[in-house]
Amino acid sequence: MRAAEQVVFDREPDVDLMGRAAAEVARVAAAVAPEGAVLVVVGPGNNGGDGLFAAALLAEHRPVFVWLTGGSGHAAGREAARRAGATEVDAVGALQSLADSALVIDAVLGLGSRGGLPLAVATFAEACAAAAVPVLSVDLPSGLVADQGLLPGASFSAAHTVTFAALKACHVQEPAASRCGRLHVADIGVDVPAATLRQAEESDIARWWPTPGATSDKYARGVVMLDTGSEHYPGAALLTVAGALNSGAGMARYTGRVASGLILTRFPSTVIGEGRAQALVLGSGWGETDGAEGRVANARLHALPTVVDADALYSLPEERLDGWLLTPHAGELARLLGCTRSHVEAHPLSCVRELARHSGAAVLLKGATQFVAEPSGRVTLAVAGPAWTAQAGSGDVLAGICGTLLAAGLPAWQAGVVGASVQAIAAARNPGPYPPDQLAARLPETIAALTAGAGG
Ligand SMILES: NC(=O)C1=CN([C@@H]2O[C@H](COP(=O)(O)OP(=O)(O)OC[C@H]3O[C@@H](n4cnc5c(N)ncnc54)[C@H](O)[C@@H]3O)[C@@H](O)[C@H]2O)[C@@H](O)CC1
Ligand SMILES: [K+]
Repeated sequence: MRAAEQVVFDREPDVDLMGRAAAEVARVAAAVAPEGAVLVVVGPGNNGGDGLFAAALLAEHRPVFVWLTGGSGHAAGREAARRAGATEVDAVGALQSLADSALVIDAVLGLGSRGGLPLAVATFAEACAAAAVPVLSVDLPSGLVADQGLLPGASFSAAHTVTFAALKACHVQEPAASRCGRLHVADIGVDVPAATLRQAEESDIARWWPTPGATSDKYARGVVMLDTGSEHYPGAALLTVAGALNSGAGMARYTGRVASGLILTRFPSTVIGEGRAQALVLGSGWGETDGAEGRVANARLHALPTVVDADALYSLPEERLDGWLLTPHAGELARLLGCTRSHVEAHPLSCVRELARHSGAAVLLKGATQFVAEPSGRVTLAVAGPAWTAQAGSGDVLAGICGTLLAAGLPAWQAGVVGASVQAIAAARNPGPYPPDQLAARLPETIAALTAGAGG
């Protein structure tokens, strides 16, 4: 963000980015709390400056109180707020006026935050939560650190967060993300580089879903060929086929080592054995079977977009895997990168980017927050869902869904985002502890409802 802002300042030295940021904050404040007093809590830096200029705009129309938590704040902002009629209060005054406030604007710390809050501010943040007064945070809930998902100490819990130009890691990575409330990404004329972070929304998934056209046949829909499951994990084969068929594969071919009778009893439309296909799924439920390398190399010969899951991830060919989708969870990603699981959990963005850049494949990192990185560095977050899907077998279903989407022609990153999102959406629409096969059975109705309004 700082580099992107510098580009704007170099091009246009007099640009008033703070004025634009403050105007966006004031606009959202007016939308979420149209009347009543506003209490603006101000820190020592430019985040406080945004808050003070927003206070000045709001004070034209309604009572505004300003608490300078460090005793001072952005000088020009302070002058503007004063002139517009805002009233300065101290820590005691801030706590007293809380009960009569319709909204608190948290402009204590932003990009410059080292994490945590000074004691008086931490106490105030708790009081906001106890009094159930909604908090609108400027850029990020103060106390968080912009490029981290961890909670370094006390922080505000926002109902709304207005951030600028692009999402930051703290907005999307748990547990920090849950402190941000509803996110508003304001355009203040700062262009962020392409290697950025985006959050997919339900409407994107509906739009990107490969709904069959009037003339589509099973080959146009996409044939997915699955080498999944093993003697030890026969269920994984069934779950991947369930994912593939319930998300609309034109045909599922099964080439793995699980008895065909078992597959056909559950999924009679499955075709057993190799044949024409548009995408492959490998690895789910292989366990530590011998011959993984050979099977992955064999898949490579098909020259098809491939989903690589679970144990197949450890037998990746050395060459660039353009068009492939790797689907590790944190533990698998850690093993692939030679680091610890806790390192991946603390730095998911850089880790998922590293594997994508290094392999040439798109990488879907599964977990509470699901990230899809492209080799370019761009990361797209899947739509979030309830934690009910954190269950053995969900990943197998997901691999099957992603195989169907690759076979339908979606690029690997998009197949990862759409697959992970549709599973989350299905779980959100069917709350409760559904086992993964039963949730897979709910995919058709979820997809039908999702795409109904999307114009086919
Ligand atoms: N750079 C720009 O051009 C723009 C910046 N904007 C705003 O400016 C913010 C960044 O401003 P700053 O760089 O001044 O940084 P901040 O306003 O986040 O705060 C920096 C100050 O807080 C202190 N601090 C950090 N962590 C602390 C802690 N835990 N406890 C107590 N004090 C702590 C630092 O020592 C420093 O004095 C952005 O978040 C955004 O709100 C916007 O106005 C848009 C344009
Ligand atoms: K803030």
